[in-house]
Amino acid sequence: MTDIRLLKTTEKRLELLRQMNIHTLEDLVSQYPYRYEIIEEQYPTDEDDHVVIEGTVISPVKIFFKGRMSRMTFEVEDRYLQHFQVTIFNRHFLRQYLKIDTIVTIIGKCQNHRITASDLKVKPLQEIKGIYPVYSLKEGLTQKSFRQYIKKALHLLHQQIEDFIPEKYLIQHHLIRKENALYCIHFPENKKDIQEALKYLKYEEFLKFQLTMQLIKQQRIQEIGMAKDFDVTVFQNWILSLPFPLTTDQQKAIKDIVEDLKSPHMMYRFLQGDVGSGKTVVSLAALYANYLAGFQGALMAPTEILATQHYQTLTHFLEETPVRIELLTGSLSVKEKEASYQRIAQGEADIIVGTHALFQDKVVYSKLGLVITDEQHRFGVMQRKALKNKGQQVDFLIMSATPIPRTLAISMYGDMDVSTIKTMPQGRLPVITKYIHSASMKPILKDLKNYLARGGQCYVICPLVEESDHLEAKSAMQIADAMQRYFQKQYHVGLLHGQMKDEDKEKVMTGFLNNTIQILVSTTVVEVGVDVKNANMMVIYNAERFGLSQLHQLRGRIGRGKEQAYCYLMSASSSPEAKERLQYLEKSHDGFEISLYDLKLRGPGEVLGQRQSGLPTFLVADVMKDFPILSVARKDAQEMIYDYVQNHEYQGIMSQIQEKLKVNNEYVD
Ligand SMILES: Nc1ncnc2c1ncn2[C@@H]1O[C@H](COP(=O)(O)OP(=O)(O)OP(=O)(O)O)[C@@H](O)[C@H]1O
Repeated sequence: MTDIRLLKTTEKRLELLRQMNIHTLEDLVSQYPYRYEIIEEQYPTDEDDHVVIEGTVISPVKIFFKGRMSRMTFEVEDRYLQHFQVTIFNRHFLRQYLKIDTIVTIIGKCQNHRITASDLKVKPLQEIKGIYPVYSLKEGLTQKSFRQYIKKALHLLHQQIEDFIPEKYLIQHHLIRKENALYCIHFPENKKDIQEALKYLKYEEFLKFQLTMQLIKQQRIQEIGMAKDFDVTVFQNWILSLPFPLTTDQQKAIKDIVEDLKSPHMMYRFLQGDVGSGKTVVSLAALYANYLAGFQGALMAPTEILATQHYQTLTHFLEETPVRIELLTGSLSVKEKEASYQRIAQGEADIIVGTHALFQDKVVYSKLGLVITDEQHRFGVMQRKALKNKGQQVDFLIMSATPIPRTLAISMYGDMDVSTIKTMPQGRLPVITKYIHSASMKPILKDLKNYLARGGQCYVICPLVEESDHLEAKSAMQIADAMQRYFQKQYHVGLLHGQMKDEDKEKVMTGFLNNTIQILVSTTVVEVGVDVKNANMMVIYNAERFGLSQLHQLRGRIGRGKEQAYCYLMSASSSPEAKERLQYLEKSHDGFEISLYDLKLRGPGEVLGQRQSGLPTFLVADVMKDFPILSVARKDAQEMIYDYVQNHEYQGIMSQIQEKLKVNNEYVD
């Protein structure tokens, strides 16, 4: 690594570079432009009024001042003898250079031969023509000086930049060399240079990521876990005692998990399935098998409501077994908590269900063997790690209800095994979804009244207010008030929002579950996992504010039994895109398709909660758009891992990755 002081610039500038996390010349040349400014002759077209025109000044310059601001106008003639009136603001200091017959290049917007220039160069186009990289910089650094630093750095590093990508794959994929790729990304001569550079850099980025993931996976496979042995007959009898036959995918997922538990390797499995596809019962089976093998299991949920619900489900399904289930949440009294800690530490609790409370220092497990987290993107990497570290060689299962295509899942979560539940339990009817162009409930009141009269219950989801729980709660309160006034004493309205105390939330949820509350007005607190079979109508306010996967999740709260369910997506937005997205949900009921559509629209960070989940963010590559490159990199990484014992070149690469892993603990859970 080469120190940036070699740039021989001022300490102030070096400090600015350091603030951008640039400490070495290698860091500097890895700072890629986020866009390019292309200067080439351009005349206005029907679609675009952007122009780059060379012309000769043919009139005297006029300047108008308003305070310190100025407006300068003059006329030019281009090489086709057309005349243009040019206006530019705050460049009066250029006046002295703009004599008649001077050749200038004008960049700006043009309408009816009038150009409002954003830039003006007193040079022929030929001299400034080119592609200019634009970087995201700290204040105090200019694009021009930054480009010069990069040029100098590339010069100083000449012939020292090694190809990370092995020779074999450089040839196979027709990739240019790394040094060349860096030159091309920073100083392209044409668009092809940029393409070639990006091809190299994206592939390199994905290859590093895949190698890292697979190396972690390989290390884990080598790590000796606990081979869990249990009585399969007892387990199978329990499965047969369930009130419904399992779907093929549920059976397959349970089989995967049981095999993992029995193997001497640690389980690290990602279980994904559409909303309502029956993941909970699969996690329950895992916990039961783990119990039969003599270990404690922990099931961690993102909210208290959900933890309580899981606790109830577990208690219900394991009623006939001697399993002791413990609910550990933040709202327990100090005394209750102490008693709970004691039972956990002394092995008097077999399955512990809870929220973040599960991994506090005070909680000591007697023999933890399995950790299951629900909705992985709600938990930070550190939290998951803390829980896993509470036992030795703990098996790990992560459940997600934002399903993504298997191929994408495998490539993204390269270090995990993936089980996917696609089939829905028998007899499920798709939720009839209607987009209603309205800001109020009026158009659906009749449907709602009829439905309630038939004995049903309804969710009303309030507008999403980004980053303001307070406003969100306020709007929920107003809607709940209005609904209660409308229905008087006929039906009971419950209110649920994030600012309420946990015990109050629980009271409302229990009321809804027992049908003492018929209308539940709620913010997205109910988004994940809540299961009330008698509630089969949902109204969502300002539906355009939600992501599609999120709406699908919300809609997944209803239609969980055999009854026909209805979801109304209300939106007063006049944006055609909003309408298109909501209409898409009327047609599509497949969580996989919806997440794919959403991923394309909003990117993986938004949909999968990338930052929180600790997934890497890529510098140049895009998981969705560059998926074909990711697939190729994955295949190559597998091949490299397989071959590296005999291959010196690969050994060097692997030790680089291992080194980095040690330093950053990157991607590790
Ligand atoms: N094979 C099955 N046949 C019939 N009903 C089932 C089956 N599996 C699960 N169920 C029921 O379907 C409902 C939804 O299951 P569950 O809560 O496990 O779904 P989920 O995948 O966890 O959904 P979510 O992502 O919404 O939390 C539950 O009431 C559950 O009892």
